[in-house]
Amino acid sequence: MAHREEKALVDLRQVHFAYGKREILSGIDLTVHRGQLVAIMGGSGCGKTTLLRLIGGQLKASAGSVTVDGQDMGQLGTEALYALRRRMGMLFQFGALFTDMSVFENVAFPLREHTDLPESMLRDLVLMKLQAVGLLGGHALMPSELSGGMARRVALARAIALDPMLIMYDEPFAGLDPISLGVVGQLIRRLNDALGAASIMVTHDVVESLSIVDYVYFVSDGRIVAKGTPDEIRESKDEFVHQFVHAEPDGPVPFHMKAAPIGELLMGEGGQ
Ligand SMILES: Nc1ncnc2c1ncn2[C@@H]1O[C@H](COP(=O)(O)OP(=O)(O)OP(=O)(O)O)[C@@H](O)[C@H]1O
Repeated sequence: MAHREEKALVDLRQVHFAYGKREILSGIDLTVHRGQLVAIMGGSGCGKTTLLRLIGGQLKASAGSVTVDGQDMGQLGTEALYALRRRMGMLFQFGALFTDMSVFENVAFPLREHTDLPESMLRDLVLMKLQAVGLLGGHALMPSELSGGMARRVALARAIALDPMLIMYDEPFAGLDPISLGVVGQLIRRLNDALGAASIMVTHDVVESLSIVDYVYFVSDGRIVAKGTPDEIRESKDEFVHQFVHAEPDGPVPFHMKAAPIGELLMGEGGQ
């Protein structure tokens, strides 16, 4: 593929990160090219959101490098960092809307914050974004009047308001019914392609993701334990991947949290 020859838009090399003394990421290598939609999957608490925050520049790696559009996130001054972050769209977990603002104002918010566009141009841009997510007709509604799926689509429109080069989604499917989930998945793909952007999506939804993404990274114990195209992932014999793809409750990701054998604990409690 031609884009493999290009410089990556996002490039993580041997990234380490710790909250205090607790190491969360222990040498992550991850690459995203322009045009790609990439999923990051892994067990709960394995550091997926932390990875997005490192790429977004909200956190700094303790070792290794995070490069976005050729710029080393660890070396940027505050202004350069803000300038770069303006070119990233983010949809955080549950993508909460401002409840006291209309749909229109929610999407207009980043444009009002970051640009001095005249009102007429701002209006056109907001309406175009709402059209892109199929909610032009809902521009005057308040968030409380929206279904969960519609609210997520408004959050998508808001995330792309500034035409980002990179869009990051943290569990974009959480809490959605199967139909809305499919709609949001297709939108994520279409918006990425229409903007000529790259997108990174943290998700637990293997089935939906494999139908829309170009590449998947699996994270466990702070490392990338598997990666591949959807076809490679579906055919993978890797135990970890198998557990995820087939939604098996136990496997390399254990059902039980580490503990002493229950016999010992019960005996202790019983005081025998
Ligand atoms: N600000 C923080 N301070 C200390 N520890 C944190 C902080 N934020 C997250 N953690 C811990 O770091 C680990 C990784 O968190 P992170 O949110 O990146 O995981 P995740 O893979 O996105 O999880 P989930 O899928 O459950 O959302 C977790 O164990 C979490 O408890």
